[in-house]
Amino acid sequence: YPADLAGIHQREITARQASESYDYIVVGGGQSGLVIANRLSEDPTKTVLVVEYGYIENDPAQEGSSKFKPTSATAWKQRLLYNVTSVDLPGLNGLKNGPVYAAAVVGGGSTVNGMMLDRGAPENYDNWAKLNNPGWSFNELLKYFKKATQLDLPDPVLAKDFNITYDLAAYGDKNSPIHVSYPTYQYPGIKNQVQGMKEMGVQLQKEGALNAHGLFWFPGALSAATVTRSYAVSGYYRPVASRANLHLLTGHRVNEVVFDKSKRATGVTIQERGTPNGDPAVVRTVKAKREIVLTAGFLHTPHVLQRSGVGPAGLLKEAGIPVVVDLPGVGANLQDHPGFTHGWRYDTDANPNPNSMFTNQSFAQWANNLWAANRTGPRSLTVGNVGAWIPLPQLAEDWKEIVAAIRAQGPADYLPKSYESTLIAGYRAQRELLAKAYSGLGTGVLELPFNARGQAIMAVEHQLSRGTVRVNTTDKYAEPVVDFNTFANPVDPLIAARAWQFVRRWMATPAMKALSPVELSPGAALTTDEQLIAAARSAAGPGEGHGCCTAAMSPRKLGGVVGPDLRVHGVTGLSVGDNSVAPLIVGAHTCATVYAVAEKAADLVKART
Ligand SMILES: Cc1cc2nc3c(=O)[nH]c(=O)nc-3n(C[C@H](O)[C@H](O)[C@H](O)COP(=O)(O)OP(=O)(O)OC[C@H]3O[C@@H](n4cnc5c(N)ncnc54)[C@H](O)[C@@H]3O)c2cc1C
Repeated sequence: YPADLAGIHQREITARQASESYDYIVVGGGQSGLVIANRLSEDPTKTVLVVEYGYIENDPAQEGSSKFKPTSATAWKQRLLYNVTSVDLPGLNGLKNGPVYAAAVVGGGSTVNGMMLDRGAPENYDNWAKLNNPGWSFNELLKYFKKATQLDLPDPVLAKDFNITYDLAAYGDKNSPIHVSYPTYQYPGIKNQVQGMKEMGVQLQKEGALNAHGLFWFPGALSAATVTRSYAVSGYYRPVASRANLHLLTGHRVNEVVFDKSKRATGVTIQERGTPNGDPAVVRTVKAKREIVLTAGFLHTPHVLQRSGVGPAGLLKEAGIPVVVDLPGVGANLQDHPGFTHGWRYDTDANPNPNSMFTNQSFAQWANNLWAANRTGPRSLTVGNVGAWIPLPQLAEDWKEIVAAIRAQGPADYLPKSYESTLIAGYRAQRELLAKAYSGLGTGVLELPFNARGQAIMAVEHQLSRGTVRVNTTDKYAEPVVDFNTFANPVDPLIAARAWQFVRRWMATPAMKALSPVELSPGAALTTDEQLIAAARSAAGPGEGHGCCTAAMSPRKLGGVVGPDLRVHGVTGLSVGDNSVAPLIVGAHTCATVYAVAEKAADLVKART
């Protein structure tokens, strides 16, 4: 292994080396799992075991280290993901095998993701708190965002040239494990794009990490010093890999949480990948003295709970799993960001532009030389650093009618059939908050990041449709059955239609007209709502790897799975600390939020045990 990665294997153990019991067991060594394991093992008297299905990724390209550039790290390699697809999606024109992106590697999503490190708008988290979750408002979470991330300052000349503004009050100090930074280069066409947005009246924020609505710059999860991925492995695991009280068991799956008669979680059953499912000869139990924390991600945290007998009783009975707690919310409330593109060509593009890398040999050579010399220049760019999160009143002239339509819907009208009364009540409460958020300027309902390319990649940020993750009733060890249920609620594709119309208006601003934009897809001929909605149903994907909310933090009577202390309802000794606990998806790529949630989860666990 390359020398810089070798250290992380220090505390990696084999199953035979695993102790009989630990103070804490962390189920899933993904992004949140490594954060929580780091914090819980700060006390050398407490032992921590992390069980992770994936392996440590040794390929330096995943970090963008040595000669590799950041973009080589964001290829979403199938080898590092679970092989799962959604059931057919009628809302997406019957899309078959819609992709379900979930990481299967140490560091989880933070190891494979696109490294956009933006946060949701304050109102997103305030709405979490309003769903009976005291302590989870944005102002209360801010210290955890800061505890996780530090900002490496952008190059002052570039920052001045492009008006890249930031507020250090949004970030922590040098003790915060994750570095976020701006690349050393931006293409000039970005100035037209930003100016065009301003001409549309979109509010420019000084710092998106404190105000993620309107127009703002956002950093990537990269260390400025090394221009390599800054992620849960580099920030939270590698620096503490020598702790004797921390064990990482890779290539093993947690099958079930084991409960005693009082419904206290006492341990987990585990087995090595590739061994016969559930075979007593290969399954062993490891005990937890204090607490088990589930961090298996939005896909598998509910799956492990269901396999363990915590979930919708009807489903568990069908799967032949003895019911420990009837908790209908386990695996319900699935949300993601349906993404879609708007294709444009700029006939009088700024020069240079992203295509210059392919069309202009001397520019490409200059870029390659800069990268080879000191890791600067266009090769240091990732997916982009500026964008607009557009509130509905700016997106759509008929926003009042859209909000009225949301309020007029029966709460169960577009929910999956499996949702029972507590889930419907919970959705009703969520929908009220969403209708209010849709009416104001504090929440962007559309994500529109840009990077000087003609292609606009957008997403519906706060969808109204809800899906499910349910154990396969004929084989509980098979991957769970995922139904994104995307665009089941007709408001969601309408937002996509309004997005295309918005972008057309943006392209017609004086700043953008200078680039002579020509629409390629879905095509200028499509103009009516009917046409655009139909096109949206064909064009959108079910998610962007931002799956969440499947073990939602909410009271039981609102279909919740965990309380504001993140303990699973109805049992003891068991909590959840990953992206599943969000009751509502945030209007942002989810990595930054997961760091904050996991930091807070660790504090909560420590405080009670
Ligand atoms: C392809 C992709 C691209 C993304 N791009 C971005 C981006 O650019 N910006 C951004 O902000 N966010 C992005 N995200 C989202 C973000 O990375 C995730 O939301 C976040 O990492 C999720 O963290 P988590 O801890 O909840 O789950 P994960 O990090 O997924 O961790 C769960 C871990 O549990 C393990 N596990 C599961 N089941 C078991 C079991 N039974 N036993 C043992 N281990 C188990 C898994 O292998 C995994 O490692 C992306 C995600 C993906 C997948």
